[in-house]
Amino acid sequence: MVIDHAAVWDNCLQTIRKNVPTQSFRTWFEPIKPVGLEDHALTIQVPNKFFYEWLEEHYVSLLKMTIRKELGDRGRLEYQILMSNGSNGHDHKSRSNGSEKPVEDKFGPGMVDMGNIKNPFVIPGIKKMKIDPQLNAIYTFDTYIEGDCNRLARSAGQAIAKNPGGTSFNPLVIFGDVGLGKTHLAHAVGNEVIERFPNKTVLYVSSEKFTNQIIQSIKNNAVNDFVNFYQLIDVLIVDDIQFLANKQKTQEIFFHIFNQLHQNNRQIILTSDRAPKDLDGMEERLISRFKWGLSADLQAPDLETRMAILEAKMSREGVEIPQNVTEFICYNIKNNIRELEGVLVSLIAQSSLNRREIDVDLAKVVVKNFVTEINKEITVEFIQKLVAEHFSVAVEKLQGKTRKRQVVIARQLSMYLAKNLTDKSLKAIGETFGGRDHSTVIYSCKTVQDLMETDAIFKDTVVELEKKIRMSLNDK
Ligand SMILES: Nc1ncnc2c1ncn2[C@@H]1O[C@H](COP(=O)(O)OP(=O)(O)OP(=O)(O)O)[C@@H](O)[C@H]1O
Repeated sequence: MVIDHAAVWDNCLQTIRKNVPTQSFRTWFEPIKPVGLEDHALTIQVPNKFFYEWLEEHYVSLLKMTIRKELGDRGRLEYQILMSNGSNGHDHKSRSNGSEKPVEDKFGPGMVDMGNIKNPFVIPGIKKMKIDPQLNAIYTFDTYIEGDCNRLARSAGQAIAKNPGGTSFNPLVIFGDVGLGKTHLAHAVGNEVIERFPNKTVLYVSSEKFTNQIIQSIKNNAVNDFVNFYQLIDVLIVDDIQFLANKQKTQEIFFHIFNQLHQNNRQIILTSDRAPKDLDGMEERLISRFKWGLSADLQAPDLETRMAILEAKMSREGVEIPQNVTEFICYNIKNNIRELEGVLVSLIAQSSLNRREIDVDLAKVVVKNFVTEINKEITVEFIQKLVAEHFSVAVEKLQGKTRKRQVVIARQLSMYLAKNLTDKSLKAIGETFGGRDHSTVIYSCKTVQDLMETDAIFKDTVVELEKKIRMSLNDK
C-alpha cells in the first residue's frame, strides 16, 4: 500500500489540533507543508529556522507521539527549512564588505556622516551628527511582560536584537489590535540593539511622520536626500504601517527604501493593526515584501498576564493597591493594555485628588469610564449561567426537576448566591428556578451553609464562584 505524505500529515494535524490551543495551531502547524515520505520518515517544510527550533523546543513530544501513531515505532520526522525572506536570492548572514564599510565607524557610536544628505529628524545644515533613534527608553524587554499572547513576537524580537539584519525575520511585522504592545515591543528591540551594538544606527518613525517627511521633501525638491538619509539606517522601525494605505507616492518611496535596506541586510521592523495580507490600499509588491520575514501577532493577554502587567506597572510607579482591586480591574479590562494602565493612573489620581482610599468601589467608578457594561446589576440568570458552567451542567437543568447530585448542588448553590448577591426576594428567586417556592430557596441556602462548614473544598468553590460573579460584572 502506498502511503501518501499529505494524508499522513493530515492525520497528524487532526491529533495535534486536539492537543494545542487554536491560536498555537494556526501559528505553528497550519503553515507547515508535508513534502515527502520515505522509509518511515515524513518530511515537512517549515518557513524558517526559528520556526523549526520553536517546534522542537515546544512540541517535540507531541510531534513524536503523533508521528509514531501514524507511522509506527520506526516513524521519524524530518524538516526542510524554507528561507522565505531570501526571495531576492541574497544571503542574509553575510554582511557586505569592502566598499560597504559601515558609515558610522568613522565617527564613533551612532554618528553618521550626513555629507550633503538632509536628515529629516534634525535641523538642516549640520553635517556630522548623531541620529536620535526616537526611542522611548522605558519600552524595553525588561518591562515587556511575557505571556502566551506575545511569546512568538517577543522571542523573534529578542533574536533580532542579538543579530539585527542577520536572522530570517526581516522584516519583522508585529501586528495586533489597538493597545496590545506593538509599539512597546518594537522599541524594545531598538533599545536592545543600541545597547548591544552602540555603533548601529537605529531609527523609529511613525507612518504618519514618515508620510509628512515625504510631503515636505517633495515640496522642497529633496526626495533623493530623504531616500539617501533612510539608507543610512541599520535598524528601521516603522510604526502603524496601515496608515500608508492609499498613499501612492509614500508607498513608492517606502518601497525603494525597503528594498535598499533589505538588500544591504539592514533590519526592518514594522507594526500594523492587521496582518500584511489584510492591508487594504497597499500595493501588492509591498505586501509581498512584508511577508518575506516573519509576521507575528499579538493577542489579548489572559488574566494572569494582565495581572502581571498591572503589578509590574504598580511596582514601577511605587504604588500599592489591594489585590481585590487589581483583580477587579483585570477581570473587567480585557482587550487593551493601554486601558489597563489608564485605569490604574486614573485610580491613583482619583484617590489622591479626592483623598479616598483605593478600593473596589472606587475602581468601579473608574472602570465605568473605560467599559460600558460595568454598572449592570448581578442577575439570577447570570449566576445560573456561571454556576452551570462551573459544574458542567445545562442551565435548563437548574430550572428542571432532575435529582442528579451534581445538578442538585449546582441548583442549591445558585439559589444561595442569588440570595446573597442580588436583592431579589426569596419568592422571585424561587420562580427563576422553574417556579419553586420560597421555602425551597431557604432550604437550599441552609444546605449550602452546612456543606461549607463541613467541606473545605466546597467552601473554596463557593468563595471562588462568588468572586468570579462579583468580578465579571461586564460579562453578562
Ligand atoms: N506585554 C506587556 N508588558 C508590559 N506592558 C505592556 C505590554 N504590552 C503592552 N504594554 C503597555 O501597554 C501600553 C500600550 O502599548 P503599545 O502602545 O505598545 O500598544 P500598540 O499595540 O502599539 O497600540 P496602537 O495600536 O494604539 O498603536 C504601553 O504603555 C505598553 O507599555
